[in-house]
Amino acid sequence: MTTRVEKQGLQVAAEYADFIEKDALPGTGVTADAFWQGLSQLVHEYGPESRALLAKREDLQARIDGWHIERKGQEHDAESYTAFLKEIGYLTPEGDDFEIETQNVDPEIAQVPGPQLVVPITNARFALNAANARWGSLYDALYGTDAMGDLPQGKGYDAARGARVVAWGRDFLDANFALAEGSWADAGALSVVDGALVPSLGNAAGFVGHVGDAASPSRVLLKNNGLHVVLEIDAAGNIGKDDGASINDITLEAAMSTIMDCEDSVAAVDAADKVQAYSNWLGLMKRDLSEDIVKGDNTFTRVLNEDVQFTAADGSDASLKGRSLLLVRNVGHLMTNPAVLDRDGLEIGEGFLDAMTTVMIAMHDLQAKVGNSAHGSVYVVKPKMHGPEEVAFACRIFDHVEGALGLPSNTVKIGIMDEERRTSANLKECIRAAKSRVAFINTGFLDRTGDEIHTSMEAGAMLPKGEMKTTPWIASYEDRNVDIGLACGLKGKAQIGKGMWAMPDLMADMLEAKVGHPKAGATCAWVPSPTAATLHATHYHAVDVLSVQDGLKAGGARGSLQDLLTIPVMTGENLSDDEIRREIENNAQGILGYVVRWIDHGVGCSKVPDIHDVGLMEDRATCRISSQALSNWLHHGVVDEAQVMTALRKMAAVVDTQNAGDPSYQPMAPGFDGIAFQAACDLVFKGRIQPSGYTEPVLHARRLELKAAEG
Ligand SMILES: CC(C)(COP(=O)(O)OP(=O)(O)OC[C@H]1O[C@@H](n2cnc3c(N)ncnc32)[C@H](O)[C@@H]1OP(=O)(O)O)[C@@H](O)C(=O)NCCC(=O)NCCS
Ligand SMILES: O=C(O)C[C@H](O)C(=O)O
Ligand SMILES: [Mg+2]
Repeated sequence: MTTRVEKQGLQVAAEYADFIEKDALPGTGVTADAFWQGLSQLVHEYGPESRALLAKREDLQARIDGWHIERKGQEHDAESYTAFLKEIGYLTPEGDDFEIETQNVDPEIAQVPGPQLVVPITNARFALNAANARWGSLYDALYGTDAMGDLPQGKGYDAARGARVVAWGRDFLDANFALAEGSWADAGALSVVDGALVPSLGNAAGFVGHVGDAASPSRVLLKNNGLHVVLEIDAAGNIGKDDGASINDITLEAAMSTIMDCEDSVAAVDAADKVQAYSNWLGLMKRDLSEDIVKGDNTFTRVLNEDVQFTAADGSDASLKGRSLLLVRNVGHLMTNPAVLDRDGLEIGEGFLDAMTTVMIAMHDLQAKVGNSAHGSVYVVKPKMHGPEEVAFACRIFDHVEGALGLPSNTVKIGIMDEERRTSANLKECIRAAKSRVAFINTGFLDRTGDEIHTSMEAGAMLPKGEMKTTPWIASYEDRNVDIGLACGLKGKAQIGKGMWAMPDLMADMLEAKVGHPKAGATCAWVPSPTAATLHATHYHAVDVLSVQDGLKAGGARGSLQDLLTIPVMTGENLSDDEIRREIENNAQGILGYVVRWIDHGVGCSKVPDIHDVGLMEDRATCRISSQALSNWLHHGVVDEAQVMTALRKMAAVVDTQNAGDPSYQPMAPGFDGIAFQAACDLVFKGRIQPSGYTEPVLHARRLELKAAEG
């Protein structure tokens, strides 16, 4: 039973109230009364509108379902479909051209293209690591992964592999910091003479500064496309001792920005979970978060990195940020949370709770001299919004939050995740609705794929999951997002971002594929780990995104609305029984492998092997795809319930085997009666009736059930 205290008409879980009053508020200048009053007003004044917006989602979905049901068996008529979407208000009228007006945006967002890391905020160890991932070792990223084509073998240092790493690094330097003469491969000792690097760079402006003695610096700082690279010089180092220029490592400026995620990568279902998330955010904003870590025989305390001090080329003292620019992802408009009840005893919208709490906590940073945002902004990523009126609603929530906390208007910047179909289809108007706040738009293609299936659930059986990547809607979605962003003047003011690399172990594939993001005009793209951030950073050296954007803007709009609205149903594809079985088993394995950790251990982001044994990053968005895919095939009779249940049971046993090494793991087989297995079944067999096909209602309910059972 949750102990509650009354605060301005709200029934607040004592744990959360204590956290707010004792830990979070002191130092912000905001009184407890002002905070609770602000939250209470937000909840009571905006709650009804929030519920009305959610009801509108359901209403539109019901009409779309009805439209398809009425036309079952008929050929799809794209023209009348579009007219219908306009008539029901799913497609909103498009207004005149405009440019966004967002002010005080930090350079990591507005000016310097680079990787964007995402991390579950509830995991302090990872969160600290992510904040510090502004800088990453290129040598470690190459040596320790399959980036060069193969994984390291054996335990000790492999000198031949080390030599390949060094050669890769030299090629990188030649490509981006060419010497005036010769190759980096033949460079001798480095020094700084009269503000210039010796040996000279072809482009002298690439040299930024050094650390240590000019005649034999310990660090040499270079810069290309706005991103820094540090040559770590150590003639006694393991690598440096055998290196012509004594380069012991190459450090890359990597995660320019990081999203501290309170949404799809965490499992936060009650006050205790929310407090854990918020207290990590508080530690990051106060810069005192720390975590004791044991690695083998090694014990150490991880803290936030300091800034990088150096001597600039002109001889002055200079510094660079040691940490990634931190954004916080709030939850969307759908979920409620029992941490706080309103005056009628109803759970309040979790988005309200996140908005008030995360922005208030960020005030610690706004008061710091050298903090997260040098421009006094708070960056909130707002996911899963449906169309312009929901974006406008989010902006009004932040208007209220700023008023309640005494912050200047538009302190809060928002990242609009373009990850629901109604937002993609009305993107220009969504951006207009946030034109003084928008700091990014970004294609969250994972949720977006789930919504694609759900929205057109009644249109027919969808293509297998893997084939979605090559459909017209997704191509149009990606192109339009960039083109509309550029047309609305985001260049130089806000990010245009692209989606997650969801295969954290496949770094060679990532190096090959993800250069496509900067080439497509994206100023950032999501990576799942610091190592991936370091490797992805090389792409922003290879591609000058800002010039690419100029070219794209001059070329005009590409993807059409018509293509965007093309429904990815199977037409005449004849899948064999074996193909169908593999598809359902693959989806079942992903769902179960993810859900069992979510429900039993409260882990919101996991690496789960697929049926080809490739470890995939699974979060609620990838789970939404798999559950909607299975629900859709069930609904259209591609598979029947018995087949899916057989697959779920078979895969539950596989997942049990995969987790056999974890002593805290509770197997799902052979009973198949645990809460986690039931949650997976709900996601599949009740997936069609979940709001927008989201996974969170089922996951939250089942996790709360498990917590209650455990007492
Ligand atoms: C995908 C994921 C679960 C794989 O986790 P994993 O298998 O435990 O990771 P690995 O064992 O390969 O690596 C663990 C190490 O990498 C670090 N790491 C991995 N992902 C990280 C991240 N996103 N941020 C910071 N550090 C991370 C950990 O801190 C750990 O290092 P440490 O021992 O020094 O602390 C993990 O990378 C993750 O949670 N990523 C977040 C992705 C995300 O937020 N997605 C949701 C939005 S799309
Ligand atoms: O959370 C994620 O998985 C990434 C993003 O929000 C998406 O939906 O693609
Ligand atoms: Mg998403």
